[in-house]
Order: sequence, then structure tokens, then C-alpha cells
Amino acid sequence: MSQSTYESVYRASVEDPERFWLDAAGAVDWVTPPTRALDGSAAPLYRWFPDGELNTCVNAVDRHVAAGHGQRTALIYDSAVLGVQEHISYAQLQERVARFAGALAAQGVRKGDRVLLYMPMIAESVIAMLACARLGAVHSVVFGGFAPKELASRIDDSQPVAIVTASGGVEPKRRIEYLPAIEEALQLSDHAPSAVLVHEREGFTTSVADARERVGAAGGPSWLSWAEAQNDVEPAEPVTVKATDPLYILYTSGTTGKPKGVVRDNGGHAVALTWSMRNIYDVAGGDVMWTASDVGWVVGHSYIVYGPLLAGATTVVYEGKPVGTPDAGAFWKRVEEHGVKVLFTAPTALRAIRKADPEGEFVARYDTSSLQALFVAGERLDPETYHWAARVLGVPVVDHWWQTETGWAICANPFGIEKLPIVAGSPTVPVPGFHVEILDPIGEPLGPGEEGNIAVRLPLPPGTLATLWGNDERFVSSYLSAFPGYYATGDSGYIDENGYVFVMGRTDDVINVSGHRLSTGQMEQIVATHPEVAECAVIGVNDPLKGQRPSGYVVLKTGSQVTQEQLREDLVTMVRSQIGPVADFKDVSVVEALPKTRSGKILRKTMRQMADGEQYVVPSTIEDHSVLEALHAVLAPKR
Ligand SMILES: CCC(=O)SCCNC(=O)CCNC(=O)[C@H](O)C(C)(C)COP(=O)(O)OP(=O)(O)OC[C@H]1O[C@@H](n2cnc3c(N)ncnc32)[C@H](O)[C@@H]1OP(=O)(O)O
Repeated sequence: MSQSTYESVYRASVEDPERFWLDAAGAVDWVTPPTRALDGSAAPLYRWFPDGELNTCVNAVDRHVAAGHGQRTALIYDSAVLGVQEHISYAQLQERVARFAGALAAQGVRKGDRVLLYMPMIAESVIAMLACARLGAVHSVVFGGFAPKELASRIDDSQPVAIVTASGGVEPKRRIEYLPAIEEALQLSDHAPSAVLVHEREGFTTSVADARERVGAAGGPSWLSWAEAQNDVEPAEPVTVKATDPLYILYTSGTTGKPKGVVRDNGGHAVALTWSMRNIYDVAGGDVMWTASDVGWVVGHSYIVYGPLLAGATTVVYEGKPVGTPDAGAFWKRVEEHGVKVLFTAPTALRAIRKADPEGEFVARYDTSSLQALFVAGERLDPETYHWAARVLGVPVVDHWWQTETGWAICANPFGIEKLPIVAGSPTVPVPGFHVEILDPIGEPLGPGEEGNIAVRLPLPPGTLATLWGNDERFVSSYLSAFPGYYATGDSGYIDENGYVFVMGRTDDVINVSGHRLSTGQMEQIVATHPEVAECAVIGVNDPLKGQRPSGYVVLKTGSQVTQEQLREDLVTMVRSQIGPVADFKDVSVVEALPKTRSGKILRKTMRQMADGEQYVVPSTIEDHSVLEALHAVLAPKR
């Protein structure tokens, strides 16, 4: 592959995808190797490697031990908030995963069953995910910053047999108790799992014994500590699954309050991630890759857990923040200590470090010579942050663009194939396998430099979403109907004359706050339930640190006496308790009226453009011009 150019590899991938991916499948250990790459019999739903059989955990763990790399470090748990580190070798990981898989099996978890994980950034999160994969069970990890209501909707949708959690998560200024959140979620949900397995951590006030006492009498799931669950159980052997069987469900915000359960299969996922480690990140067995994100996000699934382990590399599980734990040198200290070759984080983390350390003085305190590249994703990398990071680190800073749905990069600089010139503001070129086109509103292809809907021609490559959990129809209507024959990314952008892709923003109400994908529509639904609110709009406005932040504009009911301060406090509490702290909803403005078209549609895009200080064209269908004029003072950016 090292002799290849990006151009030749890309061409091969789109001209004969079946051959391309069947070749790539050779890097994975199969129980039954696939003879066919693609099943298009139910198009537009496609399945990769329909007759292949394997086990993902074997590929991520056992096979490295079998190949004689048992003593190699698989995982480094490094907690900046607790000052604790643990190195786990592949042999130890195999033993711990098999044992925990045995514990899950003892609780009745079988192939195809769902297991919901609500976990902080600790080694046990990775162990629990791999244990599910070992049993052929389907994990569904929920990010710890989500509130019980969000947890409950995921419990009802995925119907887990068991929940795996921990006493809580450690944030820099507080400890977050998870067990009360689980109890509340179980009260809110209709479905009841049969067991809750808890990794008990020191320093938390709630315990398994308390939970058992409180809820035990009322029936419901049995509560067991991690240690109790593993008592007297046999380590579990890997269960062979079909390549097309689901490995995990990961929920992501959609345009309505109901999250979408993205389904990832086993075989396509293993093939795609294995391919990506070598060809995008240039990471191989023995290298250290650190993805500073959270296992609750897709970046964590793909590049904290599965990608590095499938490659036989070492991964870092970091419990801490880029700044404040204790300072802006936290990332560089770990690069030195662990010999990190590739660091992957979100632009918001770099902006936080840059704010605290504009001259890169903390970088200079550490030996970062092991670092060969910094990859970023999760939101657009703004050129100022790109130039700053490239200057202070002195290594390539590579933006790449992907989505929870795709599971890996749609556009990237394929460092393992060919290092293409970096252009600030662009995630470079389509990754082999992703046939990216720009379409106008009726689906006609646009030319170089013309902005439109970014779409990917079907079939999507392996490793991308197979469907939405239990809802093929929603999968088709959400992604495959707007432009028949294409996957609609929901992003707009253009491709320049050199083939570089520029992603400009969402075409729906999804916003990106500190790399967290959220729906303003969902926030609007919550704000609208306040008794004093007549109508409201929530839009995402540009934020120098977080990328975007949600801002609410509220029209009060006639005669309402509520003060702006009281209203703000109420609404912040409501959004925080129904979505979670991660929503970061803090801006509320009371306005006389909202701008609308004559048919009653709120002009959210125009409001956002005003708030961001962009040029805008007032739609000819506006109902009342004076409303927009009156909003100017509230929306115009304060300089
Ligand atoms: C490519 C496909 C993808 O897009 S995958 C998604 C990629 N995104 C990411 O990796 C996320 C990147 N962002 C981050 O890691 C964080 O935002 C960083 C930059 C570290 C900053 O963290 P922090 O200072 O906590 O700010 P924040 O805005 O994230 O937090 C807002 C409030 O939520 C809380 N929170 C955060 N994480 C948790 C958690 N795991 N459990 C419970 N609570 C959490 C924070 O404490 C904060 O709360 P508060 O409002 O201060 O009370």
C-alpha cells in the first residue's frame, strides 16, 4: 500500500468497491471468511460480507495474544482527576474481558441481547464493551453527561437485558453519582432489565447495597457489584456471530426528541476500522494512539476502543480535561509519558488549551517528539485554531470529517497512503469508499466551488450505519429519501477544483456544542412546555470556545409577570434536567415576537445569521418586517 497514491486507492475503491473491501477483509481474522463483499438485495439497505462469520473481541484482543503480543500494553488508564494510572497488557485484557463476559452470561446475556452501558472514562468501560462483543451481545453506551430522561428513552428503545454502570464520574469540580440517575431512568422507562452491574468506585455516596435496599423490595432488576457479578463465574469463550449481526447501537440526536439508534455491524466495522488505522492514521501494532474524547461518543467507540485494539496498538483512556486538570499542559504531559504517536481530539479542546496557553508555553515543558500527527474531528476546525496548533506542536494537524452514522471518516488526509497538502478549513479529500458529491436541492450534481448538500453515493462503505435500531423506515426516511441513491449527510459544503471538501454547516436543526451533537428542536420542545412561554425558538449561535452554543428566544404569554431572571433559571434547569448538563443551555432572551413567514414558519436561519453577524437576505415571504427590525438589538453580536 505504501507505493500507492491516494488517487489510485480512491479510484479502486469507487470503481470496484466489492473487490476493494474483500481485499481489505483479509486483514481480519474470520471464523468463516466471506466469499462475497456486498449484499444489495434489499437496496437501499446494504449489508457487507453477508456470508462471513467472526468475533470482534477476538480480533481486538485474543488474536494479539495468540500472535505472541500478550505482554504488549493494550490500554493505559490515566486519570488526571484522581492521579491514578494503570497499564493493562493484551493478556490481562483478555483475562478481564473473558471474566466480565462470564459475569454478563451468568446474568442471562446471550448473543443478540442488548446491554446498556452508562460509564465514565475508566478501563472497565472498555472491558464491558469488549465483553459484550465477546458474547455477541449488542452494547449501547450512553454518555455520562445525559440526564435520566435521555437514559430512559434509550432503555425503552434498546430493551437491554442488563445495564452496566459505575458509582459515578469524576468531573473537575464535582462527582456525579450515577446510581440515582439509573434508578430514576428505570422509574421513567417501561422496559426493565433483569440486572444492573455496578463498578463500585471510592468517594461516592451511593452504593449497590443502598440501591438494592431501596429498589429491591419493589422487585425490578437485581443489583450486583462488579466483584459480586464475577464471583464463581467461568470466563466466557468468544461467540461466533455473522458479519452482519449488530455489534453496537449508539444513539445520536435527530431533529426530533427521539434519538436515533445507529446500528453498527460486526464484520464491516472490523474491516473498515482495521483499514482506517493503517491508511488514515498510519498506526500499527505497538504504536500508541490516544483519542481524548469519551467512550459515549462515536469517536470513543471507534478510536479509543475498537480501532487501536484491532490494530494491536496501545490506547489511552483519559479521565480528565484539556485544561484545569490541573493545567493546559495535561495533553502534552501524556504525550511525553505514554509516547503517543497519534493524538486525536476535538477542536473545542484545542481552543480551550489555546485560550489558557496562547504561546504554547506548556507544550515547551514536555518532550512531545513521539507525536507524529494531531487529528481532530467532531466539529469544524477553524483556521485560527489550526494555525495555532500547527505552530506550537510542529506536527501536521489533520482535520477530518465524520459522523456518528458513518463510524469513521468520510473525508480525511489519508496519512498512511499519502500525506496530502493540508488546507486550513478543509478536512481534505473523500476517504476511499466514500463517493462524495455535492447536490442541489433537487439532487442534481453541482460543480467545483458550488455549495450544496453533501451526499455520499450508495452503497456506503463497510463500518457505516447498517440501519436505525428496530426502524428501517426511519433509516430510509432520515437519510436515504432526500436524494435517491445517496446517503444525505445533513451537512452542506462544496468541493473545490482540487477535490478538497469544505464542510460549511448543518442543513437541519442539529448543532454542535463543544463537539457534542445536540438538537435545538428538542430544546425548543422543552422550553415550549414552560407555563409562561407562548412560543419560542432555539438556535445555535457561534461561540469562540464551544464552536456553537444554544440560544433561546422566548415570547411570553400575554399578561405574564415572570421576570427574565426567573424564566432563565427555570428554562436552564428544565433543559439540564431533561437532556443533561452537556446541553449547555444558558442563553435566554425574552422578545416581543418571532419573525415568521406568512405560512407561520419561524425564520430560524435568518435569526442565526443575524446573531452570527453574517449577511442575510430577508425572505420575500416574511409576514412582518418590523419583527425582524425589533430583533436586531437582541440578536446582533456584541463586539
Ligand atoms: C466525529 C463524530 C463526532 O462528532 S463524535 C463526538 C466528538 N466529540 C467529542 O469528543 C467531545 C469533545 N468535547 C469534550 O471533550 C469536552 O467538551 C471538553 C472540551 C473536554 C470540555 O469539557 P467540559 O469542560 O466538561 O465542558 P462541556 O461543555 O463538555 O460540559 C458541559 C457540562 O457537562 C458536564 N459534563 C461533561 N462531561 C460529562 C460527563 N461525562 N458526565 C457528566 N457531566 C459531564 C460538564 O461538567 C459541564 O457541566 P457544568 O455546566 O459545568 O455543570
